Amino acid sequence: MPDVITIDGPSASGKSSVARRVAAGLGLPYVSSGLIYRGVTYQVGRYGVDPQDEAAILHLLSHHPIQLVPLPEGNRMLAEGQDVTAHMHTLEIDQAVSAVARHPEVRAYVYRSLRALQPPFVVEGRDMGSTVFPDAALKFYLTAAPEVRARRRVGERDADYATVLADLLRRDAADAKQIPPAPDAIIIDTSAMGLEEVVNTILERIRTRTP
Ligand SMILES: Nc1ncnc2c1ncn2[C@@H]1O[C@H](COP(=O)(O)OP(=O)(O)O)[C@@H](O)[C@H]1O
Ligand SMILES: Nc1ccn([C@@H]2O[C@H](COP(=O)(O)OP(=O)(O)O)[C@@H](O)[C@H]2O)c(=O)n1
Repeated sequence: MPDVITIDGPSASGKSSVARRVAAGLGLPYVSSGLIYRGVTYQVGRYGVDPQDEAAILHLLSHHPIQLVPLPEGNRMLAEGQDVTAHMHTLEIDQAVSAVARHPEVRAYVYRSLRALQPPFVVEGRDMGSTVFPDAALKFYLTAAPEVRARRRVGERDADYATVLADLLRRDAADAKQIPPAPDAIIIDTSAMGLEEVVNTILERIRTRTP
């Protein structure tokens, strides 16, 4: 069993849902890197820090820490010990997170958090296979047409389809630097695949891989 399995892809490509199920199928924890960026963004908004001010964001985190808690049923985000997971997946955080996540020192903070976790685990995000865990034995990259992804996401946000599609396209562009797949990633277009089909495809690839 590989130490780290990475599942990357753009917004609403299915990373979290697939990673959670793949990890459960393998009896491993699953880790959401995006939730850490969302947690940072939540604290930035809560304390009124300028999202353009990288030093101020790092100073904030040193005094008002966040912590990702990977659990089989889903990751929890703690801010100063309080569970704030319920506040992570909102249009407001969607609209602010890319500006926070683009700072090199914020990314380094997240990378340190992820690399401190004890393998084995399944980890999902944008650049897990390309940057954070380049030596991961198995890397997957999920894609889907923007319209398909927006249709999936619209049920999860208090916004209409047009708003969700526009924000998804904006975020794809804003995340462009970290979005490209690792050269050795197995790319899966999930546009015409059901969730269970994607999960089974990945589990099959893992189970039949040459040691
Ligand atoms: N292949 C799929 N077919 C149908 N729905 C899917 C598929 N993959 C994910 N979903 C659903 O789309 C929504 C967004 O998926 P999610 O895993 O949150 O994406 P991401 O983590 O990439 O943003 C969720 O409601 C999820 O259940
Ligand atoms: N590995 C990652 C994961 C997320 N992110 C940033 O964090 C944001 C939220 O990531 P997410 O995975 O929670 O978002 P969704 O793909 O679920 O919509 C992304 O839009 C990126 O700006 C990143 O830069 N690198």
